[in-house]
Amino acid sequence: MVHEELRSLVGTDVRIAIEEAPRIQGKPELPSSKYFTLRYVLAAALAKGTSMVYYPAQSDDSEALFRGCRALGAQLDWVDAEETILRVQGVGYPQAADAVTLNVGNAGAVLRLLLGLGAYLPEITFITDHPQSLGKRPNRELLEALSTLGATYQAEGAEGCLPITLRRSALHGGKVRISGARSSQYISALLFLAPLLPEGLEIEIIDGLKSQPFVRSTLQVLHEASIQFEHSADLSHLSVPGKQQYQAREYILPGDYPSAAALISACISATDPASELVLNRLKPGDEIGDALLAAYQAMGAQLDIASEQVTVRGGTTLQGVRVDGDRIIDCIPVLVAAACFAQGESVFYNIETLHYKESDRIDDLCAELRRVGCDVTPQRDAIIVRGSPQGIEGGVTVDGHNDHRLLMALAIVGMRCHQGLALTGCEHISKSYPQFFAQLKELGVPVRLA
Ligand SMILES: O=C(O)C1=C[C@@H](OP(=O)(O)O)[C@@H](O)[C@H](O)C1
Ligand SMILES: C=C(OP(=O)(O)O)C(=O)O
Repeated sequence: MVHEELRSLVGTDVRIAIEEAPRIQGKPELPSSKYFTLRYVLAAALAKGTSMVYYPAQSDDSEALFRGCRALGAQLDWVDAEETILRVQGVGYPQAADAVTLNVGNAGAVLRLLLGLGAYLPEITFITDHPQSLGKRPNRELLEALSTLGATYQAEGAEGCLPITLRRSALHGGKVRISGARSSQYISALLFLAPLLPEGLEIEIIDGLKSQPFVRSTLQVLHEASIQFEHSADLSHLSVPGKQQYQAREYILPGDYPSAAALISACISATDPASELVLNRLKPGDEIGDALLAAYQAMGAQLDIASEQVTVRGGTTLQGVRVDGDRIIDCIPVLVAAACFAQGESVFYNIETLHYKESDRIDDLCAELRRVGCDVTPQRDAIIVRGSPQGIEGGVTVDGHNDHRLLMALAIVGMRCHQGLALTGCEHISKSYPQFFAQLKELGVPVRLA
């Protein structure tokens, strides 16, 4: 059954009520990978010639990237009415006759990737219609790196916040040093720009590199687009020769692991042993995917992993875990949600970068979870959870803080609240997983607009 009223949550302050749900069952269709949709479509937009992208993710972040690719001069159109195949006529090199303005929505990765490439345009101004979220996120280190390469910029405040205007001025390649401590997206942005610069780029990363799998995903996509590069084993030095051309090709999107994580956490938190979800299109050998499934197995989750299919069963008591969260940074909120119902203590550490996401995913998430009655302690770079396998009382209203991942985590907690839970700001789910609440309902969770 399709639950239309939950499928497209438009407006401001959309409220949803969730009731206690002992069982969740079904074979939901997963969204396509956000990380690879952004990278494949961008590589296609930069190639000279026509690329086909099969099953790109349909979300606000994808729309923001499509707008950005058009601003760089690419043409994008859907081949089919269902919008599953995207034809991309690439530009070779970003080009625009006049100054352009681009609304990047709430998409951090889109903003950072296009800040790099935008430096190639004569003038571009980045704006957001999410000033409370993306508008507060820092871009300073990337802007400083671009200015050492000859770009000039104007940004809001000392941390380089939106709106940002970039001018190409005397852009050149060469050597650049950048901190990797706050976001890997800065490094991915330089990597996408590097092959287009006549001199190429030698990137030195200082202060350690967080979220490394994302830089490896960027390198994988550059390789698929026939870009040459070299790097040290620890990714602290990367070298990309200049005057290279992205090659047009076909790209096929796999399923999205962070979205799968939300469904896995929901299923393993359900108390009825008949709870079962079958998830497809989960590519094995994915660094984030493998680390994520290992974290669930360490909690005692019942998972059958067979090629691209993962079958999850609920109804067992989970165990507290210690998880290094850096490699699976976007999945931490829903892992924390599941840990709220595990036996004993869980510690999610090495997650300091969660402070710089759509919300402060350490302090804001813990504040909302405490309001519901969960026993969680926020630290500078960790979250400590003491689980309640018997569930919690709930019966309160909590807010998603403009953050899709907080909404998913709070919805899972709602399923274990004896008095249910009301969520506010649910329209923000459309950033990555617009159909999330409709799918929960289809899988048997009592979800309704409130
Ligand atoms: O490169 C990417 O596609 C992303 C990198 C990560 O950000 P950080 O590198 O800032 O941790 C992640 O949180 C984000 O959702 C997507
Ligand atoms: C942090 C996220 O996205 P971004 O940084 O691209 O806004 C996310 O999707 O969880």
